[in-house]
Amino acid sequence: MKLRIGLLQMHVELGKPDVNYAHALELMEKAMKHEPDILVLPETWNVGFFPAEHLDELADKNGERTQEMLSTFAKNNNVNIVGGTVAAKIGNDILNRSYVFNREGKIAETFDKIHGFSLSGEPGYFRMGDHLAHFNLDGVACSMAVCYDIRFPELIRREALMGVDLFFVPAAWPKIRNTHWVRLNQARAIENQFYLAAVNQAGRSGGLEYAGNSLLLDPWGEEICRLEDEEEIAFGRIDTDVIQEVRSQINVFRDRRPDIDKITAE
Ligand SMILES: NC(=O)CCC(=O)C(=O)O
Repeated sequence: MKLRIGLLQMHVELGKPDVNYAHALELMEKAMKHEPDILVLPETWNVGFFPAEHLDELADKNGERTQEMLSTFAKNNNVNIVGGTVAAKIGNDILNRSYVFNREGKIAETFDKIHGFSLSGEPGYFRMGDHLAHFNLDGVACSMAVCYDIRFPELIRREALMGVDLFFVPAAWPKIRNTHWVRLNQARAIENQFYLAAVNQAGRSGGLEYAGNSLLLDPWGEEICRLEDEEEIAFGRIDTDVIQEVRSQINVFRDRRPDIDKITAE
């Protein structure tokens, strides 16, 4: 299967959902001129990462606004959307939540960021997720993690073991740790031998400079495309036959030792 992926590296205004919903729509419309099969947005694109004091009032109630916008766009434009994440208020909790829609505008996955970024106080404001992501877009097995989650290879490996060909990483990753951002994404792609589409915020938001550097990596960890640090859209093509070629050369999924958990130092 060959698919064209659009990485929407967006500048997000902290605490201004009306501006951000309109802007995301504008970028999605612009991207459609390039006939993508999948569009990918960054982390917390509705409110920024994150307006702590006003989060409760700004978070999308039941994720309704986000779902309505993404579902309608997906259906009207016949495109899959990995909707980055939004701050969504579900009951009394705020979640850092991703909604994924297929070409029919039907929900393909709902995934909540698993690891709270304690340096920014995230666990004090968000309820973190407790299930893995596994979904299918145009017949391709997909999974995802959100930003800080990529520092936890044990999470990504568990998802990869479900059988994943294409992995998504929406993020709001600051420029100051850009080296970590690029290398961690490369490592996750190399060790799990899947395509990886990582989409970051760009520009200055709430006093922080975001790294951009959104990337599409192949199962060798090579760059298919990579953006710089400004708001921009990039497109890259994946071909799932390449995954089988890579895994037939170095087959880590066959050669791994699941019994490693039981081996001790004694
Ligand atoms: N939004 C985030 O999770 C930020 C993560 C980050 O900056 C880091 O892991 O470093």
